[in-house]
Amino acid sequence: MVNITEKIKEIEEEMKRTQRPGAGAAAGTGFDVSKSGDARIALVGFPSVGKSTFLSKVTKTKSEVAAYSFTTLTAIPGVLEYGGAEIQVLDLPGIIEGASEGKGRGRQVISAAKTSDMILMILDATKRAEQRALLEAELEAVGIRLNQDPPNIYLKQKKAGGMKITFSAPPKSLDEKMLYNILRDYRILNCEVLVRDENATVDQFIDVIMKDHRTYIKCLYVYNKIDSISLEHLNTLAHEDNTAVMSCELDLGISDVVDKCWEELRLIRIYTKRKGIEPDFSEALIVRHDSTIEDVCDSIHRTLKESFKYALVWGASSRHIPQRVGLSHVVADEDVVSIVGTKSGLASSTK
Ligand SMILES: Nc1nc2c(ncn2[C@@H]2O[C@H](COP(=O)(O)OP(=O)(O)OP(=O)(O)O)[C@@H](O)[C@H]2O)c(=O)[nH]1
Ligand SMILES: [K+]
Ligand SMILES: [Mg+2]
Repeated sequence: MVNITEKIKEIEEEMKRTQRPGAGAAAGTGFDVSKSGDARIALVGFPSVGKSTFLSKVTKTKSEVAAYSFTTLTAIPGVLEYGGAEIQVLDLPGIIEGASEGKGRGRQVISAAKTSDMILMILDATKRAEQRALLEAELEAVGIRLNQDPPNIYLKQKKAGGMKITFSAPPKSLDEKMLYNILRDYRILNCEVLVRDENATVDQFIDVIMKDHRTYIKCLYVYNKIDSISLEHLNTLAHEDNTAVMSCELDLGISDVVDKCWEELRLIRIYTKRKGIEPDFSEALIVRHDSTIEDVCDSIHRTLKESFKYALVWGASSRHIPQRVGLSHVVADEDVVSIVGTKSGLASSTK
C-alpha cells in the first residue's frame, strides 16, 4: 500500500524539480526553437544512440554526428515531409541519469521534449535493457506521462462546502478515506471529486491534482544500431509494445519508423474542392485528429466561418456521397470538403 506522506514528500521534491530554470539559465542556450509545421516530434535518448544520425536521415538538416558523447549541445530542428504535412523533428542533446535533477543540460532537454506532440525515444539496441526504464523515470520525474490518457477523474475546487467524493463504480485501489487524506495534505478542503475509472490509482489521483504540471505525450521507442545485434535479440526488441527497430547505418527500418510516427500523430489530410472542379489532391490541408468542419474553415482562413452556410463532404466521415454538414461535423483522413458560403465566390479555397 502506498504511504501517502511519503508520496506527498516525493511530489514536493518533484515540484522543486519541475520549476522552470531561471530566466538567466534558459536564455541563449539554444533550446527555444519556435514551433513550426503541423506537429513536433522530439528525439530523446542517452548520448550517442544515433539521434542526430536519424535527424540527418529523415530531414534535410544536418546535425553533427560523432562517436563521442554530447556531440549535440542544443536543440536542432529539421522538417520531415510526409503525406503533405510538415513535421518538425527536434534533435536534442543526449540526457543522462539524473537529468531531471539538472544533470548536464537535462532539464532544458526535457523541457523541450515536453513541448512536443510525440517523443521518439531513441535507444541503442546494443546497450542493456535498463536504459529504457531509466529514461522513462527521468521523463516521469518532470511530469511527463508517456502513452497514457489523462485519468478519468473529475476534480473541481470550491470556495466552501467541504469535500464531496463520489465514485461512479466501486474503485479497486482507492477509497474515500485515502482521497480525503491526499486532498487534505494538498490543502484542498473544499472540492467535488468524481472518480469515473474503477481502476484509478493513487498516482493518477495525484496527477489530477497536479494537472498543471502534467503532460501526456505519445512515445515511440526506437531501437537503433540493430546492425550490431543478434537476430534473436532483434526479434525480442521488435515485439515490445510501441516499439520500432532500425539501423541508420544500414538504412534499415527508417521508413517504418516514419510511418509509425505518422500513425501515432493521427494527423488528418483534407482535400478541398471548388464547385464544379475536381478536388486538388496535390495539396492537403493538415488538421488534428477529431477536427471539425469549423477547424477546417479556420485553417483555410480566419474569417471563413463567418460566411459559412454548409459544407459538402465526400469520404470516410460522410454517410452519403456527398453529405451536407454543419460546422460541428467531425472530419476523417482524406475527406474531400467543399465549403459553401453565403457570399458568392466563397466555395472553398485553400488560398
Ligand atoms: N553501428 C551503428 N552505429 C550507428 C548507427 N547510427 C549511428 N551510429 C553511430 O553512433 C555514433 C553516435 O551517433 P550520433 O548521431 O552522433 O548520436 P547522438 O545520439 O546524436 O549523440 P549525442 O548528440 O552525442 O547525444 C556515431 O558514431 C554514429 O556513426 C547505426 O545504425 N549503427
Ligand atoms: K554522439
Ligand atoms: Mg546528437
